[in-house]
Amino acid sequence: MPCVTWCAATLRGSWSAPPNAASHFRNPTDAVPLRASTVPDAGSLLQTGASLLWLPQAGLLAWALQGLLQGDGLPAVQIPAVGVLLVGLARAACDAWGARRAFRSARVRLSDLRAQVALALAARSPLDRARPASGLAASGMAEQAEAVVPYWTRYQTARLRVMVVPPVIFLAVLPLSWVAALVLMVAAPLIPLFMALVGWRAKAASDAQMVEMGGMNAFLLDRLRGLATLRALDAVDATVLRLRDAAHALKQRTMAVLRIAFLSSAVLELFSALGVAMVAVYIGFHLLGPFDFGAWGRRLTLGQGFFVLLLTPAFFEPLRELASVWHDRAAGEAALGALNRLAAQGIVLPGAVGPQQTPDLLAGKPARSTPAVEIQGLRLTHPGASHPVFEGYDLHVAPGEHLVIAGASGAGKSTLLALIAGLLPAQGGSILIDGVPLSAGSATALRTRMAWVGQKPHIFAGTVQANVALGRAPASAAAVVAALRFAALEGVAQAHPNVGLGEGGVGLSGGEAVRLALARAAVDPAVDLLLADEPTAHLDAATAAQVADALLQLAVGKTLIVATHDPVLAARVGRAGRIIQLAAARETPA
Ligand SMILES: Nc1ncnc2c1ncn2[C@@H]1O[C@H](COP(=O)(O)OP(=O)(O)OP(=O)(O)O)[C@@H](O)[C@H]1O
Repeated sequence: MPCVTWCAATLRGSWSAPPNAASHFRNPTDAVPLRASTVPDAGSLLQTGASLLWLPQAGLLAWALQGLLQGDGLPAVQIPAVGVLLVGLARAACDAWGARRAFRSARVRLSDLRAQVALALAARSPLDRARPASGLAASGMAEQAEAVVPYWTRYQTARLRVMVVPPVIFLAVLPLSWVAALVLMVAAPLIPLFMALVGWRAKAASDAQMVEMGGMNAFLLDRLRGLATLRALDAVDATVLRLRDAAHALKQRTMAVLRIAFLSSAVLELFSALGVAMVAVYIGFHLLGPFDFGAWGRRLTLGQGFFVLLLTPAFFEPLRELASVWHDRAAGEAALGALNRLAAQGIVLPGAVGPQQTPDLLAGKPARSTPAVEIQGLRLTHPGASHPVFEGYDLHVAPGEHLVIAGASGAGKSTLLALIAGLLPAQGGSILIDGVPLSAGSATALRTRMAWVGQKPHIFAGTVQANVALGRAPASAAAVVAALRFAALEGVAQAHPNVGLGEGGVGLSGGEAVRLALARAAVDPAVDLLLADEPTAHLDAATAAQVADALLQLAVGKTLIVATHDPVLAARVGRAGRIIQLAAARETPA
């Protein structure tokens, strides 16, 4: 079984359930879309308003030109000049303030999304094989997720501008010249059409790039974790070659995304340049005389023609801006998709979500007793498996009893321990710990009474002190020292409280890591149900004997359930306890 270690302790006390979280055991793998607001942000609205202020500025400039033409002299320029300056200042202020607001709100929304993804990931059972690899999850949440900030701040603002500014300019030009308005109307839809065609390819390329990046991160993390093994097997060169290939593939994907992004800009520049040129040619010839049509039977004044000319580039400006941020949309949507996939539900860790009973859920009881474990009619089939591991399985473990679960590999020993620890939801039957049914509501509280000692305890990057205490309140510095002494670790230089350990236990031997797991169990006086999954596997006889000593000493006055193939450990635990054989989902006397 993969190393499932102390998830209960790490989750305990740090979990606050979202109000809409489900409170029952659940198995499906449906995706729950992340909650992300699609309402235009106030910052985007402000920036769009700033763009519209170009209309009064253009009007004032045209007014000044017309005044000069009519010979009004300097007074004709003074008032418009002051107006242009004031409106320009207001425009710059709105733009800057809006950009700031949009950015801040995007960061808040991204933090909210990340929190949702982190909750969803933490709510999945450690036995869920479909859980995303940690490298993939870390890259999705940390690196790829950043792509949604430009998507919200730049792309969505640009999109809002495209929806508002060109129509307003069109309505301003139409009463002056239907020909100019017609040119704008014909040129404008061609741009989104070609952009959509290019964008469709861009999204596919961006998705592929994200997959490549996530895959490379997962590969890298996996190889870094297994560096010692790679060296031992002399496989470093082969790994370097594979990494080089992965990096090359990523480079090609990135270049494909960039190529498409540049193509979309080129398409847009072409159409907007053609649109501006056609309006300019029409206005020029209209003012000179040859084109005397297109102004609703009138002739445009120089001021009016100038006004139309000033507005035409502004008509295309939002579309050009949209093109320049088009790849932000592809990257942002791909990142949102990746976050949604990370937030997909899998096998739920009982008690990880939903309302929880407090650890003193046994308040109804006069005094807490050493727990009995009562299993009735247990049913479980792993997802995708053709045969059930348990089908109507019953087991009674008396309070304080020491039980060995033996049996062939694959019989379900580890699965049974995981079910008792509430790390996996049962599909039928009941598990009672000290008379309390194990359910989504009680799992967290019940786990406060349990300790899990696996064959490969997970060691976090951090000090020995932090690795033993795991954030639990009773684990004071003195208690940690006592627990390390109990686990016979005080003589190990690498196991002093302030020594830092590497991720995955770099710096500790396998036997020391198991003893550290025993120290974790010993440090918490609330623990009275010990679950040990092959604690002596892969250890030499002397270390296995040390681990067995510590385990038996720790189990005095507690209920102990050990799954093991080790005949020595089984005999020692069984001497004062009981040994059962687990086979084909049946309990048979040894
Ligand atoms: N997370 C999982 N997802 C799907 N199937 C699983 C999972 N864990 C175990 N299994 C399957 O369930 C069955 C029981 O596995 P389990 O690890 O409980 O056996 P075990 O008796 O502990 O074996 P061993 O002694 O080798 O550790 C096996 O057929 C295994 O392939």
